[in-house]
Amino acid sequence: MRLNDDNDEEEGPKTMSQCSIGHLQPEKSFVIVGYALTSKKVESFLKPKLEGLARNKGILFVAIDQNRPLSDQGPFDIVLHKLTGKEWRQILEEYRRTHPEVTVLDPPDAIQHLHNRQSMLQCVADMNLSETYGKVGVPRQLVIKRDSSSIPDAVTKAGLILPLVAKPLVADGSAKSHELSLAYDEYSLQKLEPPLVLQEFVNHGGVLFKVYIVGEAIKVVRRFSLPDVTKRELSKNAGVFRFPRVSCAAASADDADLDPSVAELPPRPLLERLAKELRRRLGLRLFNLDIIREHGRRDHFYVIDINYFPGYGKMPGYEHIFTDFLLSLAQSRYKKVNSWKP
Ligand SMILES: Nc1ncnc2c1ncn2[C@@H]1O[C@H](COP(=O)(O)OP(=O)(O)OP(=O)(O)O)[C@@H](O)[C@H]1O
Ligand SMILES: O=P(O)(O)O[C@H]1[C@H](OP(=O)(O)O)[C@@H](OP(=O)(O)O)[C@@H](O)[C@@H](O)[C@@H]1OP(=O)(O)O
Ligand SMILES: [Mg+2]
Ligand SMILES: [Mg+2]
Repeated sequence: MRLNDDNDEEEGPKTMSQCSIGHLQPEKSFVIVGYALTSKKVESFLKPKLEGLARNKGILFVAIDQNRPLSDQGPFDIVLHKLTGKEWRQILEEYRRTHPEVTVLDPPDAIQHLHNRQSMLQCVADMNLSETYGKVGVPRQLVIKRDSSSIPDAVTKAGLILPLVAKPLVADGSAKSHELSLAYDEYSLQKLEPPLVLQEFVNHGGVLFKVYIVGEAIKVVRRFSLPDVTKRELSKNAGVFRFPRVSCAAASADDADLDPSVAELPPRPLLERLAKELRRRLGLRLFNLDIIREHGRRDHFYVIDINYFPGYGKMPGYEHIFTDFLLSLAQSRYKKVNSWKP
């Protein structure tokens, strides 16, 4: 491993087929990052600019071959991954046990915590973050495990206020896990398919904040979101409206001409507190939060979604932030190893 030489120049990256690990002797001079990602993710994240910048900073990305034992590959300093399935989780857990010198981003069981929309937001609810800069909570929600006919009753008992957003309980990255609906009346709730989470819809002026976290770094962007639902609309409409993947289809709202009270970003100190707490409680370093501000209440925020290893490719300047993060990991690992030496 070679430490950061701060050479930021971007040049065309070499792919692994152009430069074999053996030829470069990377275990001596490079931070080797093994990655196990879907082809979609490789395309959106591992762009030439990132690979080029990384290479100039002494970082080499190497694809993990899922058909070969992980221990036979590398050696890696860091393993980056976002794949699903129990088998893969077990492989990673075993690898973490047998290779404590490798930083696996992030631990599979911590990621698993985000694959359920109830446990996902539990940390935020437990934190009950309320301070000078504002209050952060989660919308009131109810989990329905089975029996759709019981939903109207359960909603009344829980005192949830319509409209409600219905989200599949499982958030495992599958297309189905992103199929959401907006329910305007209690009766129609029976049409929904459990297991799901019913969450109060919070009017927020049609704009949400995506808060990207990469280790200690935080970056916020604005995205268009679902528009507010007025009382009049609520009284006029009935039924369940399915909506496709709004958050990914939604355009950036960073350059839009928005009402300043809607556009104003959440206060930095609040986000720093929140990110720090969540990093600790979730045990994760790579994630993002979808945050909304209750319309008309400047300092009332709600976290509505947390995603592991999100679309960093859409985060401005992610190449620099990510490579700096990888170097900081390698450096702290290097210091630790050397402090053990007599
Ligand atoms: N409680 C809520 N109040 C208001 N709008 C909401 C609420 N929950 C979700 N939304 C809207 O629905 C969108 C999708 O919800 P959510 O982010 O939970 O789904 P997701 O499929 O996990 O999204 P992602 O693609 O970010 O993983 C949000 O981006 C937001 O526009
Ligand atoms: O790649 P994309 O840009 O679409 O990233 C999206 C990412 O998809 P990918 O991990 O398959 O790439 C999603 O992951 P899954 O929930 O489906 O696991 C989720 O994290 C979204 O929130 C990301 O969008 P963002 O929040 O950053 O806008
Ligand atoms: Mg979301
Ligand atoms: Mg999500």
